[in-house]
Amino acid sequence: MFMFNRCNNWMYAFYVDYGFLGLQVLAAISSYFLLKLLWVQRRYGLPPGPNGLPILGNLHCLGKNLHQDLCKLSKKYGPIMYLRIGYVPTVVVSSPAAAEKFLKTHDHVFANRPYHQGSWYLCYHQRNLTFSKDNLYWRNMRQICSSNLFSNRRVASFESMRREEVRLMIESLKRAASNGVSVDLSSEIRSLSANMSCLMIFGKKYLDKDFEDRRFGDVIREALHISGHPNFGDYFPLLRIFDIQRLTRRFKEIAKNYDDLIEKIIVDHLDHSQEHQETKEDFVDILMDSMESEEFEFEFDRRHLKAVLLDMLTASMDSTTATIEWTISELLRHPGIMWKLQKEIEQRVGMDRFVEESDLEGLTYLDMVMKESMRLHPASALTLPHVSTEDCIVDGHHIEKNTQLLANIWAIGRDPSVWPDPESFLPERFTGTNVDLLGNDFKLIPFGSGRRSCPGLELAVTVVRFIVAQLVHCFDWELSDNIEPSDLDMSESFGTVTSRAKPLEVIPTYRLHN
Ligand code: HEM
Repeated sequence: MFMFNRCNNWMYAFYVDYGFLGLQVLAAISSYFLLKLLWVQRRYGLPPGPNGLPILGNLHCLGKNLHQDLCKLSKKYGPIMYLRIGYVPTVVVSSPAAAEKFLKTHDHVFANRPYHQGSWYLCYHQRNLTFSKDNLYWRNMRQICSSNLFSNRRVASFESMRREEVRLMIESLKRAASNGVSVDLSSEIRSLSANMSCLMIFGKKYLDKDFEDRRFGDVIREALHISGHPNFGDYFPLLRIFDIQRLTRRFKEIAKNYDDLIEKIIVDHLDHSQEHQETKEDFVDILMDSMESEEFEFEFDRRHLKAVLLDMLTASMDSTTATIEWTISELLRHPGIMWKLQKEIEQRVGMDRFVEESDLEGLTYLDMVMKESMRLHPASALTLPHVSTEDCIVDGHHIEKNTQLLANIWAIGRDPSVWPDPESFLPERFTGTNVDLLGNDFKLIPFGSGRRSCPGLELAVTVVRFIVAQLVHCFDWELSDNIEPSDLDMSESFGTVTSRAKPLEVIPTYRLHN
């Protein structure tokens, strides 16, 4: 009451001094600030979403497993949801139909990437493919990578390297099997994947003496870890100068270390270029050839080369590791499915030799197992952030320029309106369907879809199918510590790659005749 009277008196005095127009202006200004204060900031036509707090926006609704929290919110606010993460207006899509509208119908508007502090420092001012803006450079570099690095011919050219590396892992597991000891399968798969990626990209193993002495493994591990770390600087631009998480300093240090190492690798390649052509070409050779040989209408120099090489490494290592780990975990939890898959491979390969990549063609049950595993456990639970280049209307909602878009791949794979019994692992659900992994059917998009979809899909699918087939064919598996299959902990650890929160500890038994 007291407030009301004071307020009325104050308004009366203002009316006497400035008249009715002044009162109207005052009312307009106060309403503006009041609306801002209450965060009823939502312009008419924006998608529904939770109200946010001043400054933080909706950060308080989000925990460490962002994909799960966004999925829960989407159950309340719908498959096209608007929220603000710090200062970043964000639209999250969580159903196949919604994803199709943004990643297909309006793909051209959402093909851009936002500023990303990690990529800014580590990847030569976002000169990588992953976080490059939608510009002439990105379009051409994608084309160069697709035709030179990820073509079927190129993927096949690394087959013997993959065979050799997988055999080394099988040998190591076989030794553990003969001693009857438990192994950390997560770590075995991680090393294998790191070695394969490094051999393909740089022509050296992850732990080569050369690399090890020069702390290459550490630099890559740190780059991977820190680039996936949630960074307030990406959501509160004003905080960047204070560097409260001390990330900027780390970014700069890692960038410097990476630059020293990659320069050495490039110089090595230049010194041995003749030798390399006679042996196997790696990604450094291929991209250097492209850089030197062609007259481009866009900038393509050493900074772009070094940024794209780091990109390839970070994009490939953890994503393939996580996918293999999740698949083996699901097979361990479902011994009947494991048995059925072993029988399919046995029928094709027998028990006297290892699986070859050429055997994979026609292993239809393996295909179904992989799809089902990537439906429930997409390595990228959310797409990387896209950003709109102009205002647009999607499904009747007004989306402003510079709005961030995240597609919740994890939620789409568990959407009960398109997947009956979505939480169960049932590879047979794919029998007789033509749902593939290519991003044509928005029910299943572990590699994204549209212009920003994963260019490494063919390579990734080849690698994960080959390794899963080999592990399943060569060994029977048992969980360590007498854990029952149904009790296996399947907790997730969200990041750029969403992997198992706990390593997979298992006891292998070798099952081939020789
Ligand atoms: C199972 C393994 C993999 C999965 C699940 C996966 C998934 C994805 C996803 C979801 C995206 C983001 C799509 C978007 O933002 O809309 C992406 C982007 C990308 N991936 Fe993969 N990926 C895998 C392996 C690889 C491999 C092996 C490479 C290369 C060696 C690679 C290179 C890239 C690159 C360069 C981009 C950025 C593309 C761009 O922005 O233009 N990925 N991937």
